[in-house]
Amino acid sequence: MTPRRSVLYMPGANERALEKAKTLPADALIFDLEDAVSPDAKESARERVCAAAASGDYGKREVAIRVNGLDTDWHDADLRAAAQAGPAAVVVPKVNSARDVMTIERALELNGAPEHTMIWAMLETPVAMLHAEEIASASERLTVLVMGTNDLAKELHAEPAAGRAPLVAGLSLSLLAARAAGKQILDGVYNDVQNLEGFEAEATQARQFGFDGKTLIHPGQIEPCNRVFAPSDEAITRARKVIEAFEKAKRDGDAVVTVDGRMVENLHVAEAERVLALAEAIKAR
Ligand SMILES: CC(C)(COP(=O)(O)OP(=O)(O)OC[C@H]1O[C@@H](n2cnc3c(N)ncnc32)[C@H](O)[C@@H]1OP(=O)(O)O)[C@@H](O)C(=O)NCCC(=O)NCCSC(=O)C[C@H](O)C(=O)O
Ligand SMILES: [Mg+2]
Repeated sequence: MTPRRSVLYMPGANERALEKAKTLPADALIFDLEDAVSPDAKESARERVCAAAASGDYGKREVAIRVNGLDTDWHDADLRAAAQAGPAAVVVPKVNSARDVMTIERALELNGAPEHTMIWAMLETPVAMLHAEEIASASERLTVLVMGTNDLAKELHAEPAAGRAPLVAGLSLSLLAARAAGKQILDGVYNDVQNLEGFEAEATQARQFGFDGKTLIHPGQIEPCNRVFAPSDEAITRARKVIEAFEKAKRDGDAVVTVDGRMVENLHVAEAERVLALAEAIKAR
C-alpha cells in the first residue's frame, strides 16, 4: 500500500519550487509541464523537470511528471523525455478513452520507460466521466486516477456551490471506476490557497467519499491534507478492537459480534485491516 495522501503540483518552469519540494512533507510530487507552464517555456521546463526527476534528490517522495495532453504539439516530446527520465509515474491530462491509455502505454514502451514508471490518468472532461470504467481498467500500468476538477467544472459550465454539488456525479463515477478496477484515486485541487479552513473541509469531504488523497497546489496545504487522509488515533484504536473482537467471536463459533454497540462482520474486519495497513505504511515513510 503506497500512501498518496498529499500530491503536490509544481510548475516545471519554477526552479525554486522544484528545489523547495526536496524538503516538503508531501507523499508525492507532480512536476508540471501542462497548464502551469507557458508555451514559450515548455522546452526548457521539460529539460529541467526531467533532470530533477532523474536526480534521485527527492527522497521517499514519489515523483511524477505531468506531460502535455495527447492532442498537443508537445505531447510526443514530453512523453519521450519523461520515459527516459523514468519517474514513478507519467501523469497524462484529459484522458478520454481506453484507447488513449493504450496509446500512452505503447509510447512508454517504445521510448524505453523503465517498468517502474506507471501511468496516472487525469479524468477532467464529461466524456472521461462517462468512460471512467474503461479508462480505469485499460492497463495494468495505469495505477492512479487523478481528478481534474477545474477543467471538469469549466466543461460542465458549473459554478462553485456548497459541497461541490455540480461535480458530485463525476467524482462518484470516477471513484466507482477506480475501485471496480482496484486503482487508487486522487481528488482535484483547491484553488483558494489562503483559505485553509475551506481546504480542510473539501479534503474531509474527499476522504469521506473514499479518495486516497488530494492533489495540491501550495505547500501550506500539505500538512492538513496528510492529517485528513491518515487514519486518526481513534480509527486505529477502533480497527484493533474490531479485529480482536472478531477473532474472539470466531473462536466462540460466531460470525457476527458487536463492538461499542455496533455490528461487526468479516467485511468490517477487512476494512479494519486496510486502516491498520495504511497507518503502518504512513509510519514507515
Ligand atoms: C498558487 C501559486 C501561484 C502561489 O504562489 P505564491 O504566491 O508565490 O506562493 P507563496 O508566496 O505563498 O509561496 C511560498 C513558498 O512556497 C513555494 N511554493 C509555492 N507553491 C509551491 C508549489 N506548488 N510547490 C513547491 N513550492 C511552492 C514558493 O516558491 C515560496 O517559496 P520560498 O520563496 O522559498 O518561501 C503557487 O503556489 C503555484 O504555482 N502553485 C502550483 C500551480 C500549479 O502547478 N498548477 C497546475 C496544477 S493544478 C491543475 O492543473 C488543475 C487540474 O488540471 C484541473 O483541471 O483541475
Ligand atoms: Mg486540468
